[in-house]
Amino acid sequence: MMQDYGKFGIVDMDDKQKLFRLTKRLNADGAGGNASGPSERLQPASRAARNSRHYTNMDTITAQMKAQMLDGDAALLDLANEPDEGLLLQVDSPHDESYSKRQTSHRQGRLPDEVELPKIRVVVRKRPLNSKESERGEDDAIEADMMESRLVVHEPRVKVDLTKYVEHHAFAFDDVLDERVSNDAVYRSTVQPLVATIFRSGKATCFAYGQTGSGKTYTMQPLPLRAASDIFTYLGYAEHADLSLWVSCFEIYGGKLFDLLNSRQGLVMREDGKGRVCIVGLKEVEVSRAESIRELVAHANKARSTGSTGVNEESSRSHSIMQFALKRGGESDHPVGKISFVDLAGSERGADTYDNNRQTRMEGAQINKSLLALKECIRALDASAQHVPFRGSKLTEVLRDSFTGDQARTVMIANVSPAATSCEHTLNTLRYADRVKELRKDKGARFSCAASGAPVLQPPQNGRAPSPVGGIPSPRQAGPRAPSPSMRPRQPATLQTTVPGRQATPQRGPRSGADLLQSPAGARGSQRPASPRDTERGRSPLVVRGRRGTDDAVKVLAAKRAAAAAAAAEELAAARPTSRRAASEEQRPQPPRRATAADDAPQPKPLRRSATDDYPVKPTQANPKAASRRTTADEVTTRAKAPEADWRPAAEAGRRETAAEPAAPDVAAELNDLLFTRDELMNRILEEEDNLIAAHRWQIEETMAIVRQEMNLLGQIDQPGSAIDAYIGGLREVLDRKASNIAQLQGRLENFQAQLRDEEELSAAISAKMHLRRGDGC
Ligand SMILES: Nc1ncnc2c1ncn2[C@@H]1O[C@H](COP(=O)(O)OP(=O)(O)OP(=O)(O)O)[C@@H](O)[C@H]1O
Repeated sequence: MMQDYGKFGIVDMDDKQKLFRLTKRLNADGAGGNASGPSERLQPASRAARNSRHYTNMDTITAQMKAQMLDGDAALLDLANEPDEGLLLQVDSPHDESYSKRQTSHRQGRLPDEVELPKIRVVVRKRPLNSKESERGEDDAIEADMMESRLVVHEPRVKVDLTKYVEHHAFAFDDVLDERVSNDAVYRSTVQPLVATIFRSGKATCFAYGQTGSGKTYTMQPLPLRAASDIFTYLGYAEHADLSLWVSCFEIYGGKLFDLLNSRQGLVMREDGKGRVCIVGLKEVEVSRAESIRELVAHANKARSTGSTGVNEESSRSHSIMQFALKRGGESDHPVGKISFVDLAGSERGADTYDNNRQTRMEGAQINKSLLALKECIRALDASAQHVPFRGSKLTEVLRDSFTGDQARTVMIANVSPAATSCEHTLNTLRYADRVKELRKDKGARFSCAASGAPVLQPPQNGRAPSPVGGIPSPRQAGPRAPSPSMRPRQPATLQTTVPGRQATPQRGPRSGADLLQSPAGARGSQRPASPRDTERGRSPLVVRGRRGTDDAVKVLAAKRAAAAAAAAEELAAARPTSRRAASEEQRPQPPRRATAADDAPQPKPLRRSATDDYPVKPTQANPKAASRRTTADEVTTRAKAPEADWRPAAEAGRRETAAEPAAPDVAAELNDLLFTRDELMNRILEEEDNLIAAHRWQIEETMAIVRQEMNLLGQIDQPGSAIDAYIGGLREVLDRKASNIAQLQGRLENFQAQLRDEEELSAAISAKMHLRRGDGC
């Protein structure tokens, strides 16, 4: 049997001599070496030794082999010293087949055969400990099993009585790449399978997610270069002679778009008449060789890292997006296919919502919002949902076509740092990645992780993951779903963690802010059985919600807001146009409205501040529907759907504290209420900020129209025999119009400022409560 082994060529599997030479060469190349030292190198062994090695070191060997295979090397090793009697150990690489198919199609000058790719793949990449971490003597807390695509995080914890212990968290993903895997191999495992799809009208997207310093940029930067090399190969085929490649690169920082190939110029996003997203003014560069891409990537990186303040850490607060568009005609043509490389902002940046600086808090809230919206959109894509909540953030809006249509394919690379001190962020990253594909788990096997850290597989129950403790199925487990096609047959698993001395608790994915506000002891002690209402609302039965004692600050702010709203309404009523102004309404440019198929102009939303539009209040027993006051569909999807069970990056990163003393339950509950209210308010502020800016833009256009109207009036009155009455009427109308516009913009501005002040007060109250909760008495 002949087998293609990448750079080692075609090997006759029966040619033992050649296989033996190949094995030696692999060892000589260091490909069979082990990071843990030369004694672990894969040396030809005696028959007796072979058997023991075979069994004791199988995991190491197979992981090494997988690393080799991903690097395009041979997929077999001979562990015997006598070739004729040698034990031939061969592991099929998921990439072998596609590799040889690609080679064949390339020789024939055509795209590889179409294969069905899953809509979403989640791959985890673990980086090595860096020199600083090693110098500090940090432990590597992550055990990555590449063969099984699983990983276990060993999290150091401290009990209330200060005893140390380790908690083990097991996860399974589509692929797990450990610290030995090269960038080339990452490309082969993630983006390469997607490249051909963009020649078939596909929209491919690759995200790098993770905390700052986890390796997102290290992973993401080489991917466009490698993809470009494959794209140019395909562009060389006769059938693609009419296609060309256009590159653009921009970043989203603080909810605004900046062109990274054009001196960080501000950009505006619009929808065209067909509901397609256009980024007005975005520079697109046609490229015809891979080297140009290298230059563009370097240019974009420079622009990103030396942004407006020149502070390098800005890069971790922005999402950068590089897009390759295949076009049939010129720049203005709609792309035939597109691939986007998205280097996301540091996931822990969401915790900046606790910063003292308002600007930083708003940036943190933007990041939080966009990462939540992204997760929801990917989940909707994976579930082939009718409604994709892409309006949840700028990020998801600009990537709209990545989430819609049959041809959308996404790969998310979750980057993790191995350092034990980064465990909390690592777990947040893995939970986020886990949630992205959670819906698939309905059919999965389940494995629990014993204290030793060794995962133990448990059989699936009737093809469904078992229920959480209490026997109440989580809403996501309630109904079986058809499994999406996967790149290789593997059952994703639902996980459970067991630690000695504690009841097993289901790893139900990311914890909510409410969970995190409980001290470990407090949270576990107060678990309650789920009520049917919990299940209805999509609330996890284990979530503990603090309902007692809504903080006074919330009530005071709500009352203040209602009063201010009434005053604002009165002001606006006073500034209401006269009937004459209303009569001429149709002749003027109308205030911008939300873009529709028929109208792609920007449009501020109407002022929300009204007596009936109070801050949303968390649902209570007395008022279970309180949260439904939130208005937009996207808000409901991204925030309110299951606020308790949802994962919130800020909540994870900022609220979890390793306080030795359990917090007083009232403080935790009150803090929870405050956080909820503040999160909702922050969402409105972000929305209102966009509306205010859009209203200001509209106001400028309106002012120009008024100036033109005034010039006409003056032109007419200068004519001999002109009627003074018409002039007076016209002038009055112009003045009314000006006054009304100014009053409207002022009202919006005041509303916005009032919201900012409210947020400031809430943040101060939250900060005080957090200190109280930590027991520092401040
Ligand atoms: N797999 C890896 N192998 C070797 N070094 C790595 C790896 N991943 C990351 N690094 C190194 O770790 C450091 C941080 O990586 P990187 O800048 O990519 O992080 P990041 O997640 O993009 O951070 P930020 O969010 O701040 O942009 C860099 O010095 C990088 O070279």
